[in-house]
Amino acid sequence: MGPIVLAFALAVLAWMFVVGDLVRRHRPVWHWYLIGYPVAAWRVVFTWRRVAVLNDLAVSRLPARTLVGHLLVKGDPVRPVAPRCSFPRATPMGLTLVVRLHAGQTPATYLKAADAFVHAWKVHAVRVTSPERGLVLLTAMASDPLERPGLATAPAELLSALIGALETGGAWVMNLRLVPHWLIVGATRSGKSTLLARLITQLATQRVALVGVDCKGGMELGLFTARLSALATCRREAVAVLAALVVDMQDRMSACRSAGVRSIWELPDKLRPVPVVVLVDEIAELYLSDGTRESKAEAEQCSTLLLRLAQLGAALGIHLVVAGQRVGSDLGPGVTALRAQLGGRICHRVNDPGTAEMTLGDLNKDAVAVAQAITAAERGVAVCTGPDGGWSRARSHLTPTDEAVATARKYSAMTPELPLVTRALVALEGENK
Ligand SMILES: Nc1ncnc2c1ncn2[C@@H]1O[C@H](COP(=O)(O)OP(=O)(O)OP(=O)(O)O)[C@@H](O)[C@H]1O
Repeated sequence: MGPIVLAFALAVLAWMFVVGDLVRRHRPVWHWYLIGYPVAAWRVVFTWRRVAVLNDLAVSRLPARTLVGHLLVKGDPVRPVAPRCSFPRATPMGLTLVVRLHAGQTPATYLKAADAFVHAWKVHAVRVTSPERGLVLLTAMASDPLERPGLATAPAELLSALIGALETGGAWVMNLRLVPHWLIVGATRSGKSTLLARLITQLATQRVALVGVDCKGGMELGLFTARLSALATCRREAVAVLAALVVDMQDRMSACRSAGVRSIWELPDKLRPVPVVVLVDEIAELYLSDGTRESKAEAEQCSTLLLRLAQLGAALGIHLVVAGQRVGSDLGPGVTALRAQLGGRICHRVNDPGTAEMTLGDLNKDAVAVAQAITAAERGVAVCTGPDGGWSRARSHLTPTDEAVATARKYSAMTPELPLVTRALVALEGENK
C-alpha cells in the first residue's frame, strides 16, 4: 500500500509543479477556456452592478427632483439601475460583453471606468469601443497577448508588409497604398531598427525600389545595401538623393499629365514607374545643425525636400517611412509640417511625454497614455494607428539581423535602378575627390 500512496503523491506533485508551471508560463488557450474564463465571467456578472454604481454608470429611473406638497425636493434618487449588459463571451484572449447605454450616456463615461473594470475583474486590460450607436463593447484581455504574440498572417499585396501582431490577435499590417507615409518613434533600444528590418524583408520580395537615408554612417540600413536602390550615409548625400527623388517625382507628374490620369496607379502597367519607399533612420540627423551656415542650409534643404516628397509623393508612388528617437518642434519648424503629412504613426517606448504627444496626440489622446505605459522590457511593443483612424497596441515580429541581411541578398537581383538618384550620388562622389 505504502509504495502506491508514495507513487500517487509523487505523481500529484509532478503534475502540480511541472504541468502547473508549464500552464502558468505558456498560458495555453484550453487553460483559459476551462478555468480562467468561468472565473472571470463569474466576476463580471457578480461585480457588474457594484462597479456600475461606483463609477456613475448606473442611473435611477426616479427623477432627481420632485414636488412634496409645495416644496421642490432635489437629491440623489435611490436604487440606481445598472446599464444592461450581455453575458460575457469567451474569446481566445479574454472575454467581451456588450453594454446598452442609458439614454444620455456616452462611451466616454465607460472609458473613464476602464481601470475600475480591470481591477474588479482582475484582468490585464479592458478596451472600450462603440461598434454601434447606443452600444459599448467591453473587451477584457486576460493577460498581455503581446508577451508571446502568435504568428499572424495577412494576404500578400504590393506595398503591404506584415509587421507583427496586434493586441487583438490580428495581423499588424503596414499598407503603404492605404496609408502612404509613416512616422516611427521610439527611445534607443525600443525596437525601431528591428521594425525597419522587418519592413525591408517584407518589401524586398516585391517590385519596389527601396532607398535608405541613414545619416548614422549607414550603420543600420547599410546591412541591406544589396537590396537598396540607393543609400545616403551622410546629410550631403541625403540632400543629393532627396533632390533627385523630387526631380523623379516631377517626371512622374508629367507622365500622369500626358496620360490624363491623377496617379501612377491609373497608368497602364507598361508605363507605370516602380514605386519607391524612402526609409529614413534617425530623422534628427537630418534636421539638427551645428550652427555653421553650410549645416543650416543642408538641414533646411532636407526639411523642404522631405516635405515636398510627403506632400506630393503618395499619388506618384513615392512613400516615406521616417524613424527617430524623438520628434519635437525643437528640431526645426519643418518637423511639425512633415509630421502632419505622415499619416501612419508608430510609437514605441519613449523617454519624454512630449514625443508620445507629438506622435499620437493629434490623432488620439487615449493612445498617448497607452504609449507612455510601455516599459523598457517590452521591446518591439508599440502603439500603432490603423487605416480606419483607430489605434492598437502591437508588437513587431523579431527579425534577426542575419535573417534580414540574407533576405536582402537573396532578392538583390530584384533591386530596381533609379538612374537619377544613382547619377546624383556618383556626381557627389566626383565632387568629393
Ligand atoms: N519585436 C521584438 N521582439 C523582441 N525583441 C525585440 C523586438 N524588437 C526589438 N527587440 C530587441 O530589442 C533590441 C533593440 O532593438 P533595436 O535595435 O531595433 O532598437 P532601436 O530602437 O533601433 O535602438 P537604437 O535607436 O539604439 O538603434 C534588439 O536587439 C532586439 O533584441
